[in-house]
Amino acid sequence: MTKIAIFGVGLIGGSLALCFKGKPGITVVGHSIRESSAAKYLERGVVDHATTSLREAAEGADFIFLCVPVGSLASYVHDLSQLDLKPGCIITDVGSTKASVAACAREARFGSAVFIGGHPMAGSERSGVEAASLYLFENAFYVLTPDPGTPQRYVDKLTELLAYTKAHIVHVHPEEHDEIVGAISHLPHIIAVALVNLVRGYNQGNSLYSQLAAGGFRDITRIASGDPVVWRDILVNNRDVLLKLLKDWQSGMDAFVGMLESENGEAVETAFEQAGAFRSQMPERRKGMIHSIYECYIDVPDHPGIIGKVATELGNSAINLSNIHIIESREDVPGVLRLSFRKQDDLDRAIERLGEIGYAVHF
Ligand SMILES: NC(=O)c1ccc[n+]([C@@H]2O[C@H](COP(=O)([O-])OP(=O)(O)OC[C@H]3O[C@@H](n4cnc5c(N)ncnc54)[C@H](O)[C@@H]3O)[C@@H](O)[C@H]2O)c1
Ligand SMILES: O=C(O)C(=O)C[C@]1(C(=O)O)C=C[C@@H](O)C=C1
Repeated sequence: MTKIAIFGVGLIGGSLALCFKGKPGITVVGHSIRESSAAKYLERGVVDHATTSLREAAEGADFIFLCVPVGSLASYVHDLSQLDLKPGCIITDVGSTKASVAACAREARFGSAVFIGGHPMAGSERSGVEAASLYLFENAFYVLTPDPGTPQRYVDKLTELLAYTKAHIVHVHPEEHDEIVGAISHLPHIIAVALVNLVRGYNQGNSLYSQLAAGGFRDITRIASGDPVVWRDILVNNRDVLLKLLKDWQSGMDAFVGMLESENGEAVETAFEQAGAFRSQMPERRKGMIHSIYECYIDVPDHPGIIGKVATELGNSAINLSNIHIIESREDVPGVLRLSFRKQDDLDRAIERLGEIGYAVHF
């Protein structure tokens, strides 16, 4: 039996547990510091066993996944180094920053166990085991940050196990990881929170702000609902990178101030053109549970029952729809429905079928 111990069975730990549980020869043990959480892991069927004992979870494990907030990783690395781990055990983490945990693991003595840092580039603004999903990592990138001295066979063994997540494994140096992920994940979270709090302030004087907030505001601020402790730990941990990025961000904002002060419409237009061109050539490979799965959009007349009609049509063709969302619905314009699917094949067949029956499909 391959024993996988998961410390912190929340959104990420729970999603990993779901990927591994029930696979041939695998048993998954979940660890929580709280009795009630351990009981919940079992109740929800996410793990085979659950315990509050670090020793019980770790001993005899072939793989240990640390899925707790970044600020708690160092103490787990230390505590694990005090145990008699199974020879050849692979310890990995899923923390959103990689340099500090790599440094800390380099200092620790794990006997013949090894540490390989990891970070799945998938997630959501939701948290806890309730938000875990078997599909979370499918098609996403999963970063590994092995030390140059780590024997390849361990990296291969972890990579082989992670195949159950259906993610694409990439190797990145820990410091490089923190710089890049600072820009494409941590900074956007700061911007989203600052923007929501700005509007929250305005809204105290006039509740029309929140009432009128539509798709644009929601799209750019979804991530502001992330778990406060998880994000506190990430931002504090990646402080140096973020301070530099925030300076660059401020320069970008100053540039917009300059464009507007000088009424330089041409510069504004260029900024949108450049951003749009860059964004459209980015690989659309993101995966999530509700968002950015495999999506297409269809123009629909704004009349009652249209959602049911489209859903029935897809159902009749055995096409699995995972989400349906009205983006615009006013009397004088056609509405747009966003249709999400979990598989490329479902999306392809939906595009074909909806096109056949006369819908304008965009993807
Ligand atoms: N949320 C995301 O989108 C995302 C994506 C990739 C990686 N990560 C990383 O994954 C890790 C877990 O994040 P999550 O989103 O699954 O959070 P979560 O809140 O859903 O899960 C965290 C788990 O850790 C436990 N926990 C919290 N504080 C703890 C402590 N002090 N000691 C022991 N256990 C504790 C919680 O009970 C929970 O089981 C973090 O390191 C985060 O940086 C998050
Ligand atoms: O999709 C989201 O909601 C996320 O916040 C996921 C996200 C990201 O910023 O892209 C968040 C943290 C991670 O460590 C990796 C992915």
